[in-house]
Amino acid sequence: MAVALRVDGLYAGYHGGRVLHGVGLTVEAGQVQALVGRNGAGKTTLVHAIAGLLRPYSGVVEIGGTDLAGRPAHQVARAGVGIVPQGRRVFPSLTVAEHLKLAARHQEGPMWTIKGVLELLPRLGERLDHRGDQLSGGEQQMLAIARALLTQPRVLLLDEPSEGLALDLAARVRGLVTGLAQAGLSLLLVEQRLDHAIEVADRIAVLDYGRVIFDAPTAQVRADPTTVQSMLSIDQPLPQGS
Ligand SMILES: Nc1ncnc2c1ncn2[C@@H]1O[C@H](COP(=O)(O)OP(=O)(O)OP(=O)(O)O)[C@@H](O)[C@H]1O
Repeated sequence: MAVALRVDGLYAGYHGGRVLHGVGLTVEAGQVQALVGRNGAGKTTLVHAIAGLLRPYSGVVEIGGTDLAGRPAHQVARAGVGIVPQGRRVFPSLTVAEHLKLAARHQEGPMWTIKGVLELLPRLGERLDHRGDQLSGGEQQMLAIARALLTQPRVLLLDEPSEGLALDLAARVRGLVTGLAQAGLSLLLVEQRLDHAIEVADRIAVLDYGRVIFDAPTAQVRADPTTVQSMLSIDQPLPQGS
């Protein structure tokens, strides 16, 4: 199977201190790779280091065979990496329409058009004139996803997209993730809840103290969720049916 994103031996952190200690991770084309881990394990740091928002100390971040480690964020984005950041980062004073136009402005021959993302996320179409600060959490999340799609990614990094959402909205986000993978997008999904990761991911990796300590097909985790649960060492809801 083709590899969309390959991270290898990645070291990164802040002010010379290390948070990531030689992380290796692969996202296969058209697959959902989930990343779970305790608070502070380094998940957001990894997402930022991949996206070029944080310059890694060393290691490989390969997209479609090209090593982009250390390149600035706009170059990584142009190479096909989209990011839905933790906390959504929607501009409070810009309308939905303005967000979408801004995201779409640099792309040529797009896979995703504004019309296309509005068909996927019709709720946004009803909110085009609403400002960021007038949107619900779920609508902001949809906008963050729409904005990322308009950068024409081949790999989409989603950092806890369900955080703070009601259960039904979180379920809708998971449905969206599954649909995007089926449409051929490759996704790295940082997810708080193991049961939700099991529902949507093809593989699940665990990051702990900046190291990948587990990485296996979801079927294996579904058959024995307690192994991963113990790595997270907090009470996680069991997936339904297990
Ligand atoms: N800008 C920063 N400057 C210095 N240290 C940081 C910065 N951002 C994160 N850290 C530290 O890096 C470590 C990893 O944080 P990170 O946000 O990557 O973890 P996380 O796994 O995403 O956690 P969470 O699940 O809480 O979002 C933590 O110790 C955190 O305090």
